[in-house]
Amino acid sequence: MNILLLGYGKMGKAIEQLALDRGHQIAARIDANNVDELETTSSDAVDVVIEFSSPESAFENIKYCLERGWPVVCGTTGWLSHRAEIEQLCRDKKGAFFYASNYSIGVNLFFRLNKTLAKFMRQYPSYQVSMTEVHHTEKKDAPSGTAITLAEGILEQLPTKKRWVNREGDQPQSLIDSTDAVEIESLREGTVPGTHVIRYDSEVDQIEIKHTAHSRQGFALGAVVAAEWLNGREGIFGMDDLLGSDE
Ligand SMILES: NC(=O)C1=CN([C@@H]2O[C@H](COP(=O)(O)OP(=O)(O)OC[C@H]3O[C@@H](n4cnc5c(N)ncnc54)[C@H](OP(=O)(O)O)[C@@H]3O)[C@@H](O)[C@H]2O)C=CC1
Ligand SMILES: O=C(O)C1=N[C@H](C(=O)O)C[C@H](O)C1
Repeated sequence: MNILLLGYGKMGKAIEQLALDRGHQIAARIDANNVDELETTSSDAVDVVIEFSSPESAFENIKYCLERGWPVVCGTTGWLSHRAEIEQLCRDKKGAFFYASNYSIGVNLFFRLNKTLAKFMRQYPSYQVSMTEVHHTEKKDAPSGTAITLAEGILEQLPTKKRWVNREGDQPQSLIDSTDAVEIESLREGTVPGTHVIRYDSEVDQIEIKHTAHSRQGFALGAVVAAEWLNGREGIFGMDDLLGSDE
C-alpha cells in the first residue's frame, strides 16, 4: 500500500518504521513545514492517509483528504467538536474514515474492562469513581482522547454520573464539584507515552484498574493495521469494527 503520512512527528515516525517493516511504501511525509506538498501529490499515488498531526490542524487535514477521495485513518486527539461535520462529509463523498482515540490493542481491551467494571459498580454507590491520565510534557491537549473515551464508557454505564470534568496540574481537588461528574486528573511528566488509571474509592478501600503504555509501538501498529483493513472499504469505522465484538 502507498501510505501518506500527514503529521510526521513522534507518531508519524513510529508509523513509518512499522509500515516499511510490513512491506508498505510511504507516498509522502507531511508536517507543518511542507503542507503545500499535499497539492502536488497525485491522487493515484496514495492508497490511504494516516493522520497524526495536532488538535488545531486535524480537521482541515481530514477534510482536505476526504475531498481528494483519499481514505483517512486518524489518531489525532482534541478536534472532535468537528467530528459530525467530518462524518457527514465522508458520507457525502462516499469516502472512508477510521478514527480511534487510541489504536493500541491493550487500551481497547481496557476500554471494555472499564465498561464492565462501571456496569458492575452501579450497585455500589458508596464507591466514587475518578481517573488519572499521565502523558509526556509535549502533549497539547488535556484530558487525553483516551481519557475522554474512558469517561464516556463510564457515563454510559453509571446513571449517577452525567458529565466529566478535567483537573489539570496543580488545580486543587476542593475546587472541583464531582458529585455528578467523573473527575479526570491530567498530569504531564517527562516522556511518559501514556498511562490511564480508573479508581473506585470508598471510605474503607479502593479498586483500581490501570493501563500503562511502555512505548508508542502499540499505537503505531494499530494505526497501520487499521490502514490495511480500511483499504478498499467505504464508510465510517472505529476499533470495534476492526476488532469485532467481545461476545
Ligand atoms: N490515537 C492514538 O492511538 C494516538 C494518538 N496520538 C495523538 O496524535 C497526535 C500527534 O501526536 P505526536 O506524533 O506525539 O505529536 P508530535 O507533536 O510529535 O507530531 C505532530 C506532527 O504534526 C505536524 N503538524 C502540525 N501542524 C500540521 C499541519 N497543519 N499539517 C500536517 N502536519 C502538521 C507537526 O509538524 P511540526 O513538527 O513541523 O510542527 C508534527 O510533525 C496528538 O493529537 C496525539 O494526542 C498520539 C499517540 C497515539
Ligand atoms: O499524545 C499522546 O502521546 C497520546 N495521545 C492519545 C490520547 O490523547 O489519548 C493516545 C495516547 O495516550 C498517547
